[in-house]
Amino acid sequence: MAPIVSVSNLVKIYGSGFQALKGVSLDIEEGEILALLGPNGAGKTTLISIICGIVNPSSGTVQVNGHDVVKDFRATRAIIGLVPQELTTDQFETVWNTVSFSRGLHGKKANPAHIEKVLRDLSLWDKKDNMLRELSGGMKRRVLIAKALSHEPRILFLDEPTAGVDVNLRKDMWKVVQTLREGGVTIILTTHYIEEAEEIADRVGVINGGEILLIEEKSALMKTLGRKQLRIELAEPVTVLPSGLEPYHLKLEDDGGRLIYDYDASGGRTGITTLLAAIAEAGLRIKDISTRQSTLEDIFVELVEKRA
Ligand SMILES: Nc1ncnc2c1ncn2[C@@H]1O[C@H](COP(=O)(O)OP(=O)(O)OP(=O)(O)O)[C@@H](O)[C@H]1O
Repeated sequence: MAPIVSVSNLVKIYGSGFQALKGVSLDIEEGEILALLGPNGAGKTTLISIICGIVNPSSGTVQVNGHDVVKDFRATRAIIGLVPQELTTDQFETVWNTVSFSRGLHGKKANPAHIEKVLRDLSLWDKKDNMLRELSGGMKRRVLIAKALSHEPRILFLDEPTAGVDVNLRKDMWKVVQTLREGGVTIILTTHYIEEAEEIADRVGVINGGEILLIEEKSALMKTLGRKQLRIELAEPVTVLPSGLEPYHLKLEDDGGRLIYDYDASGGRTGITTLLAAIAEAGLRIKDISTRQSTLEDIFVELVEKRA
């Protein structure tokens, strides 16, 4: 199946001469949830803005559903919903009008039943006649989402959707995302919250300094880069490791009170049994043992720091 979004060799140099994207290529499959992770200034918003046709690329191409985003702007924009970081619409307009108008802007016929459903799903129904300026920050974020969904997009971009929002909104948002996904909508979100990506994404892309460092199925990523750690607390601290423990490449922590052993949990042989025997042989007494699974956050930090 052809990808619904195909980005090829995208370069963006802003007027200031700053190169925000340095040749980004990526394909997005219909129906997937892709999380783009990256530190501030990585180029995430620039990438999304180009795909949505808001910013022009310096070179490279983007196809959405087989159409070029620059040449066929109307066709591509019609099937995209974008939830930007900030609200820029008229503060004196009502919620209902803002969301309905947004549908019209995308060339769709009025459909009050759909607008009502979107507002109800986002707990905005009782605010439909309020002006935007009367809403709290969280409610305004809900309006942004409602606007993006007003024209029933096939692809939804969420730019930092949960930055600074409360738990209720976050929950509502993920409920909406799950429902959309069940309806076949492709979802791309940028986030700083790695746990979020870990929870809901099918694929994770890491972007830094205008380059995609990695893009992979989340489960494969966790498997290939995910490591487990055995943490062994000793009854009495040691200053140097006994020579019998050298083959295990242990790290000493906590002033010699803790041994750290990194191992691959996906392999059949972890080496734990022989390590424990070697520790006993060396005459060390164990006080406690625990394991720790590396998280997507560890993987992310390692990747970004390696390139820094
Ligand atoms: N209009 C512009 N003119 C010049 N430089 C810009 C412009 N817009 C963005 N940049 C720069 O391009 C880089 C990438 O910005 P972008 O907003 O795409 O990053 P981001 O990954 O979305 O970051 P954040 O997580 O902070 O939103 C930044 O260094 C930013 O300062």
